Amino acid sequence: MADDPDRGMLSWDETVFRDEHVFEIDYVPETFRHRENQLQSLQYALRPAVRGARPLNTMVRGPPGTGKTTAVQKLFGELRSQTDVRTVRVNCQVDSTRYAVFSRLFESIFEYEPPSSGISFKKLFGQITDRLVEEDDVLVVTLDDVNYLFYENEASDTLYSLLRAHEAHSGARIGVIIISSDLSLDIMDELDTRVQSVFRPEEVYFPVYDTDEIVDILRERSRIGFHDGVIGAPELDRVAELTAESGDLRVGIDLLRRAGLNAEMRASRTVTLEDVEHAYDKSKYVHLSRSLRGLSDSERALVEVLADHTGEQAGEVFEAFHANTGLGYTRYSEIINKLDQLGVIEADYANIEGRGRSRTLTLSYDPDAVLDRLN
Ligand SMILES: Nc1ncnc2c1ncn2[C@@H]1O[C@H](COP(=O)(O)OP(=O)(O)OP(=O)(O)O)[C@@H](O)[C@H]1O
Repeated sequence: MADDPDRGMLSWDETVFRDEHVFEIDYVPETFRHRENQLQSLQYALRPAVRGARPLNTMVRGPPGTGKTTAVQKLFGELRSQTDVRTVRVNCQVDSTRYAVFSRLFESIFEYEPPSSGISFKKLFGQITDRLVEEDDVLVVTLDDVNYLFYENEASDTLYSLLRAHEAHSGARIGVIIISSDLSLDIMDELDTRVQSVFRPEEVYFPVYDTDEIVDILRERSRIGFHDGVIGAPELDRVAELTAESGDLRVGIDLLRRAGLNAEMRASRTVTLEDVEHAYDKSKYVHLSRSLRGLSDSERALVEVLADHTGEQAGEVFEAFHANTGLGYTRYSEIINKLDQLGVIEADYANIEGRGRSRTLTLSYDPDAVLDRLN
């Protein structure tokens, strides 16, 4: 069917996409290449669970968008379909306290939510471990984006409870995989000594993909997501090049989708370099969008204030923040630290004449782009 230049749009049943869903965030790819070593290490750690023993605890680290979550999801999928091992993945960006993490485990094991009227943590914990013992089940828990538990000061308590489950309830077998993409966070160092003494995880590192690997992965994604001939080699190379700038594969996947939508907007069935460049104006912010999504109201309020006060000193920013929210300096400092760790802002010490050293707070992104995504 030819493009219809008069209409300026593809008709409803014409599309560049064979399956648009493969460009969405929650899609688990069929083919998962270039992570053989990491998969092997994870498999080694999980293997005892298949034999009914406690698996080795594992710490997975690497920059954003390097396949950490996908690797674990793939192995968990295999365990679920081929063995009796119970697996639960908790997204700590959403469930960022010990209680919330255990509520999620409860929900997964009992297939209904724990009573919302609030039962004590001890009771919640006891019910989970009792059930595991009763059913003779091994449980593997993935704490994905575990860095959020650290930002909320909940990491040590959460891990301690999970790691000591077999002592609190004899016969309970739980293994833990933690995943962090915050490379500036020294996980072992930040844990309480009581946790350090029982937590000796296997370590698995996910480096960024190089450009060839990115091309290879995105070519496969395009093959199943687009109709034949929609995207050519030069366009794909450009997508890979732009993706390699951050190393986050999500940028590339988002770019493919948006470039496809741009082609459709032009009533064309092929993606051009312009479609890609134009898409990048939005796709380069996927990481920002993701960071902002997990923020609480007061954290968002501070980001909003900073959009107007970027580059100013911490004291001045506080005045505006306090005027908007009524919150005090302690909470303010905590939020600054979290936003700094997330890479949303940069907090730098500078020498200010006559006032000694003071912190200046700068948004890491264009303020308009931040406001757009915040609203
Ligand atoms: N080797 C690969 N093959 C195919 N797709 C991949 C591969 N690695 C990553 N992806 C895709 O890239 C996206 C990001 O991957 P994933 O969520 O696993 O990264 P991550 O390292 O867990 O990121 P974060 O630390 O930010 O949570 C996903 O959509 C995933 O499908």
